Amino acid sequence: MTILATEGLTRRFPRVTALDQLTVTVGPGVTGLVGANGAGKSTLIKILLGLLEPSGGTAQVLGMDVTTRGAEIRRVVGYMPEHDCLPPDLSATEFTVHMAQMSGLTRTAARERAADVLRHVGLYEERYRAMGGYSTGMKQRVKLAQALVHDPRLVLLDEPTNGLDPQGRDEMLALIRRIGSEFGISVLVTSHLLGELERVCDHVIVIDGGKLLRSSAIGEFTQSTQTVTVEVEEGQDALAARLTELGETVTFHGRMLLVHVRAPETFDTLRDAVCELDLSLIRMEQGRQRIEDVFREPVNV
Ligand SMILES: Nc1ncnc2c1ncn2[C@@H]1O[C@H](COP(=O)(O)OP(=O)(O)OP(=O)(O)O)[C@@H](O)[C@H]1O
Repeated sequence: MTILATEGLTRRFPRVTALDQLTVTVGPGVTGLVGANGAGKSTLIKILLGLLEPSGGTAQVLGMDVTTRGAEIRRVVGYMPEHDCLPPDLSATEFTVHMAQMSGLTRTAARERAADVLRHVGLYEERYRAMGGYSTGMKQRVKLAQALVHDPRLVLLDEPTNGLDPQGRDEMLALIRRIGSEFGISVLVTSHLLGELERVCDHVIVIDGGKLLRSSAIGEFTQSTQTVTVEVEEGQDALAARLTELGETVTFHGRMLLVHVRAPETFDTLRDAVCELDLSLIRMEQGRQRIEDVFREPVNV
């Protein structure tokens, strides 16, 4: 099942092309949208909500075209904006009830639903206090609650961990995972902190300068970047040359060599090459590279 799909999606602003021929497909579950500041994440979200017109290409959300069915999309999609947008004089309850009513719920249904959803995001007694006095973590929870209050099929979360301390970030990530797994709502979550999405996403899309860099299931991400880090006291150039001769793929990372594990035999080849060249081995460590390595340009030997 396709949750959302774009084809050659482009958005130009006078000075910059924020999205450049972006073609992606997102299925159910939790999908991370990763990119540095200015990569085009918020622009994509606004287009998906039908709030911003594309300059070219197409986009569909739950089978609906964003340019013609924006209002229908917003009825079944929740949106957590990046920036602080909460009225300081209202309490979380008043605000969430209001948002629920705006989505078409009756006052009674809106009250019940707001109470449920605020409890789910971890706001209890404080939900009756004015939001102006809330911490960033509490504000982020209210923003998440209002995105969920009308029982959407999909939520778009723009930088939900922004401004949170490590504990707050962990709690928010756990909540996002629960939205996907327990409530069965599909999630598209953006972040510029690449590593954190590894923990909660089923699928990750990486964009840079509005262009697609990569789109893969999280498993493929880590598997295909599997490497062994090798550090020797001296002779790394000779070792790299020998391994390349033997058919291995080697890149330099500072003083260390990163050797791609193409097959289990790679470990034997490595051990034999170190012995053959009589090198002192400091470290030989198998590691899964992280998502951020997608952004690193390897230096080929
Ligand atoms: N309304 C606008 N007018 C002009 N340029 C814009 C507008 N909105 C976004 N841009 C530009 O488009 C590019 C992409 O911005 P966007 O906000 O989508 O990036 P982002 O990945 O969400 O980054 P951030 O996390 O910093 O918001 C940036 O260069 C930004 O300056």
